[in-house]
Amino acid sequence: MSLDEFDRYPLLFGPSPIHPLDRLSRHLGGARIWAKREDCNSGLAFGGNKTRKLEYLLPDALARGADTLVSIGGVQSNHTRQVAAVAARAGLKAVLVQESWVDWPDPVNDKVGNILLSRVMGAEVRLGREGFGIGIKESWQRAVEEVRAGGGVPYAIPAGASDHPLGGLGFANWAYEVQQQERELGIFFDTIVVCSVTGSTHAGMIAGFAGQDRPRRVLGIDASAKLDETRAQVEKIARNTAELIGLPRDLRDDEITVLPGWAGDRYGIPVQSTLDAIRLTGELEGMIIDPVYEGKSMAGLIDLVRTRDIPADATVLYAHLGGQPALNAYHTLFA
Ligand SMILES: Cc1ncc(COP(=O)(O)O)c(CNC2(C(=O)O)CC2)c1O
Repeated sequence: MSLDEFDRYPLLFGPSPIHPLDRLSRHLGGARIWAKREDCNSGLAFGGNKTRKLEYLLPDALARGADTLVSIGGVQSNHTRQVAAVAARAGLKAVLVQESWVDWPDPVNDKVGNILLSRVMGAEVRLGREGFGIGIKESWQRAVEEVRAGGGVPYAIPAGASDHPLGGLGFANWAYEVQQQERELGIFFDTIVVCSVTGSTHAGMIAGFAGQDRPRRVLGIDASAKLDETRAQVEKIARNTAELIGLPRDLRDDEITVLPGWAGDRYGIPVQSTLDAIRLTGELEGMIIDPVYEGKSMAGLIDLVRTRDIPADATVLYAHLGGQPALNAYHTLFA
């Protein structure tokens, strides 16, 4: 099937905006940097990258007669907040397993930000003690079975909506949206920079861009601090998605790049480069990024531009995937 043949439930305002980051570009003195704003992509609870992915999972859930979306994340998961919003929009229930993925000593951590929003939207939020991992979790499988045992019809959405047959379609579509916006702008982004954790954002981009004429560098910046697991999942989803949308060739290994260096030692714990990137982006562009994901991918972009790993004549598109609500749980960092 081609991408256009898959059912998509519109959850976005339309194409997410692309705009230049001129002050940041001038400050770094190298490549021209632009941003594509998934944090401004939808009216559903501040949107984000998962809303785009759920455009392809929701039709499948509805076709299967589901009445409850069941998903999983950390306490400050942006993903589960977006599942809650999509469930509300579609008239479904949401059961969200929120595990202890981040050892962050903040008494408001499970009271503010994303988990607050999920509660406001009526989701059933189940706090769990299990630690971080991007794989299939037993707590999530148990929640799916409990919904079924209670007479519900669950639709199981894994962490980040990633390890799911349709998980890469949202950002394969994003790649074609970028191509259309390039035509309108009269520009070509030879380099894409994106944060990678559960992997289907980056993987979908790889599969989508691979079907286009002009080659690009799609650089994933690891924020999981479990690089091998994230890279393996990006590769698996990218290859599955490429096959699903009928890419007439295999992906090359050099099309799958997940870079370490800015994740720190533990998922969800910002390091100095994260904080520096958050402050620089805020002070120069008034653009807000978060300490778990985009602060780490922006830190990577900044270093890659400064060291000229991204050449001075490059035109870079930075994928801003959302995440700002979680800042409230990290307020002590900016006191
Ligand atoms: C703001 C933001 N930016 C980047 C990412 C990484 O995306 P992938 O998981 O598709 O690699 C997330 C994910 N978040 C997860 C969550 O539970 O919120 C899936 C981990 C994100 O929320």
